[in-house]
Amino acid sequence: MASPATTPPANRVPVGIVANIKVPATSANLGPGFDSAGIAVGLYDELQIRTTETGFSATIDGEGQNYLPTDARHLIITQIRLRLDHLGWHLPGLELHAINRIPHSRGLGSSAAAHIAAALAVKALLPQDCEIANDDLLQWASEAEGHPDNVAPAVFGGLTFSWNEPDDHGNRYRSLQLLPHPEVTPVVAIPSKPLSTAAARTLLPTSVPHGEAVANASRAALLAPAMTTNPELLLPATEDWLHQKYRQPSMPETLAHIVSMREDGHAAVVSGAGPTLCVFAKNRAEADVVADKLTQRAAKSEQHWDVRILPVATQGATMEVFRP
Ligand SMILES: Nc1ncnc2c1ncn2[C@@H]1O[C@H](COP(=O)(O)OP(=O)(O)O)[C@@H](O)[C@H]1O
Ligand SMILES: N[C@@H](CCOP(=O)(O)O)C(=O)O
Repeated sequence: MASPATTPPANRVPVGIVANIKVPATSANLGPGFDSAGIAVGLYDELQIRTTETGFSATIDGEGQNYLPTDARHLIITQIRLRLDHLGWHLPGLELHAINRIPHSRGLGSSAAAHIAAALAVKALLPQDCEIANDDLLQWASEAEGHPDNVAPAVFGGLTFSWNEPDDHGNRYRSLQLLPHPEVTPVVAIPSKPLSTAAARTLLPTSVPHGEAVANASRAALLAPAMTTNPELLLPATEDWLHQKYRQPSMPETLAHIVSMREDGHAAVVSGAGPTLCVFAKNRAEADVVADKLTQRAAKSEQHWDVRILPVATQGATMEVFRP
């Protein structure tokens, strides 16, 4: 990190910039769309940042308030400083206030939301003529995450399919945004016991049998039509062969609920890397039935499950900036 003494004044972020940022939770994979498909849901982290003369501090309400660092080691502060440094800008100080509603390490994209909050903060702190686009936010946050499937829906809103294309500078992340069918309603069941995404990724095999890859490809191809125009295809469209069964030992209860819900005809999947499960109901009536069934199953569990019907968030992350 460049020191103030060696940084040209023109590249110092001014004191007194304030920005308010709001980022939705996301459910990634949607069954067979591993590391590609994702959807934004109506549950939000909110953040206010203010640039100061000196020092880095965070105050936190909600998720993580008892264990996240409140100094320069806070993930969002770290990411803001790294990106600004990379771009040749010095940030003398920052106060951050976070209202965290997205549960951590449950498979609802909290770390992607934090990386997008950092990327949006960088946009707020740079001069307006830098013209940071949503594609830059997608790129920065996906580089930090290592995969774009949570990042894209949190940036663009709705349903997204993402991929990466190698170019001269490394990997370029791309994404296509689609609007889900208005009746499709996600129902999530969030267990109290967390599972970090990094740990869940260690359970994945380095290769899968060709026949299973073929089966997965045919279902992944169904995801876009099922989610947008033909919700009656949701059950076959959400069958996966790439990740869920490999992660079963780390979340046996989640997989047991999924098997039972799918036997009943509901499109249940692991949300992201789990252990939350998500059912994509064809309409609100099915969502109510699913929520009742999940609540009944949860009552027999040794851990608490938070069952929620969450609307699709058709708009992605937002930011308002006040410059001195
Ligand atoms: N708003 C936040 N502020 C700071 N750190 C966060 C925030 N959200 C997530 N994190 C960090 O990311 C971790 C969760 O990331 P991860 O295991 O990938 O799970 P998730 O599925 O929730 O993204 C948290 O334990 C915390 O270290
Ligand atoms: N494709 C990733 C998605 C991780 O999502 P998260 O919400 O659990 O961070 C994976 O399955 O590892």
